[in-house]
Amino acid sequence: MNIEDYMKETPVKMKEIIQGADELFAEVRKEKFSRIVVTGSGTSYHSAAQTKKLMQHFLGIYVDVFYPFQIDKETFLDDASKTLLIGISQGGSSYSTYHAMKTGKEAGCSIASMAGTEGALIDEISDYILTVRCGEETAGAKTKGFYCTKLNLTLFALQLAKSYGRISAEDYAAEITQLEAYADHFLAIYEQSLQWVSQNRENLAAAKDIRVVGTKEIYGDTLESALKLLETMRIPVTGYEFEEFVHGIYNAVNEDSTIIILDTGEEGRVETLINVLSDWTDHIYVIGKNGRETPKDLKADFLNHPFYKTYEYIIPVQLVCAYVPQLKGIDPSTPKDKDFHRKLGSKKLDR
Ligand SMILES: N[C@@H]1[C@@H](O)[C@H](O)[C@@H](COP(=O)(O)O)O[C@@H]1O
Repeated sequence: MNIEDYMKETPVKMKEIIQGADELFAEVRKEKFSRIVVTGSGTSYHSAAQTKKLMQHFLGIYVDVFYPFQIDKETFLDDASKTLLIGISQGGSSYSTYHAMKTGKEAGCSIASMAGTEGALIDEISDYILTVRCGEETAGAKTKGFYCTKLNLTLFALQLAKSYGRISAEDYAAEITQLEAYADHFLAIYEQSLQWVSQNRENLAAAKDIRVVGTKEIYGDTLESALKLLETMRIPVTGYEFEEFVHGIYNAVNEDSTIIILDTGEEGRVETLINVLSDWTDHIYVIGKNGRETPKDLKADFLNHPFYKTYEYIIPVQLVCAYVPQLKGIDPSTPKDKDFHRKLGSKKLDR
């Protein structure tokens, strides 16, 4: 299956994951934690970075998100017995995540795993196995798993918040209704995005380097957009929060630069930024509700929920990854080197 096939499966998987939440989190929600630490690499890290604020909001406790390399004994200076460390690895076999989880265990944390498959390496050291039931995703560049992992973290937070008495059963049901609305709306944004991609395919395929600029509420999605574009287009791509982009990055913009702005409507200076950057490059694309009257901009019917907009703004970017690399002779669903993780010893592989 290709990237687009997995994307189309996403809303159905989201609904299934929502339905399974009561059972999946039955044990972990009985425990009272005072701190949550989440770790993972690549897309798994971005899922956590994107969901951190939501988790902290509903749980009312500190939620820290670290890359595995950032976790050591000093991450747990205080008594860690009420800390839950959640390790995320969609393939379930990243040694970096596994070792960070081990460090947490030795420091006295409770450990939970969120892998995309049952019986994963990271499940071996976990007190709570919170599998992300997104189903198989063999494409190297993951899309479905990104949405489903964010959803799993969201449901984890909502389930614990309900159990801690921070939200009522009605509040929980209201959040679920919103999440389901996003699953229902997914394919509509998908179709609008597809049209935008086909209008811009050739120009995007000619991009030499790309900067993705997003606002703070979708910073995880901004980083993920950059990673996904880089993995599939195989050119230099970086992602920045709007303010951070303004602080220096613009210096490197020239006639070869492609800029993709994710405009959620939260930042008032998007138009000014476009005007200023237009002096240096013609390749500016805006994804949002209020784009310009140009085929370069995608004006889609985004729902713009404060937390759940994370299920919509990245859809067009992932579709660029699904449909543009072919014009450069790249199959985006197949990694450049299928043997890379074996060579680097970074994942536990079956063979
Ligand atoms: N190219 C992939 C990334 O897309 C992925 O996000 C990361 C983590 O993988 P996992 O979530 O299975 O630990 O590993 C890779 O190398």
